[in-house]
Amino acid sequence: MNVESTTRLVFRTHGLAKVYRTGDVEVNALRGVDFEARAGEFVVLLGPSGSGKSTFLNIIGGLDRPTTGEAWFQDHDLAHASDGALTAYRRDHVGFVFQFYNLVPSLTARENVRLVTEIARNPMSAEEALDVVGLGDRLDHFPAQLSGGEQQRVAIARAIAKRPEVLLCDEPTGALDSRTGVKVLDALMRVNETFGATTLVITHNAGIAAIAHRVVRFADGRIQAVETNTARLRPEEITW
Ligand SMILES: Nc1ncnc2c1ncn2[C@@H]1O[C@H](COP(=O)(O)OP(=O)(O)OP(=O)(O)O)[C@@H](O)[C@H]1O
Repeated sequence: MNVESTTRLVFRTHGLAKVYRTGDVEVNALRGVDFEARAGEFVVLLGPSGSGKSTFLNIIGGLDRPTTGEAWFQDHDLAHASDGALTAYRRDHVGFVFQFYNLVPSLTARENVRLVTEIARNPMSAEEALDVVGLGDRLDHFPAQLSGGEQQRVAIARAIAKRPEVLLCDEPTGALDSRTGVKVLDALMRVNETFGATTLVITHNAGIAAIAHRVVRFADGRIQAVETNTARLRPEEITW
């Protein structure tokens, strides 16, 4: 997909700063982040440990608030929203994928996804969501009967089943070997291409940057560089 600069803005942050205070200690996790993402973009966020990537993702995902600065999802002001408004924002618009899958062990893949489809406003079926991530033949397996990569793909199916406009992924392949990780990245790319969900992926693996439309490098609480990939690679073509 070619994401034109005329495409609608989904995220916009300006001067985003976050200070964590623990006792007398202050940590400047973000020091003024200006960022934009457009509908359908696939963005990879790179940067050393502690550079602020997760803090940034948590703020634009409505899990945390900035200390100062602006954070917008479309016309939702995330920096000043009430707790209730942030909860509604997350429920209605955001799919999250984390390093650890957080599946319910006593439920099958299908039932884990149904936890979301039963409360969402316009969900796809659990079967469709699992099919998109290549698990149409594992519907009735329990998490313990699935590999790590398959469990992560169930987590992705659960995240996309409500048709979120944005998919925010924090180290989705962090616990996986590269062969398994490729399948997870394939699933994320397929979701991005099929549903047009704006997708942000935090990773420590610089090789993964090659599958993105755009690569954003964090350093010391700031965006240090932004690069656009003119030619993107498929996950099968990268190494890490
Ligand atoms: N809840 C918190 N309380 C205090 N300090 C925090 C908290 N969350 C993050 N920090 C600090 O803020 C800084 C940025 O952390 P953040 O998790 O955003 O970095 P990161 O780039 O995602 O790192 P990693 O790649 O290791 O996950 C770090 O110095 C971290 O210790």
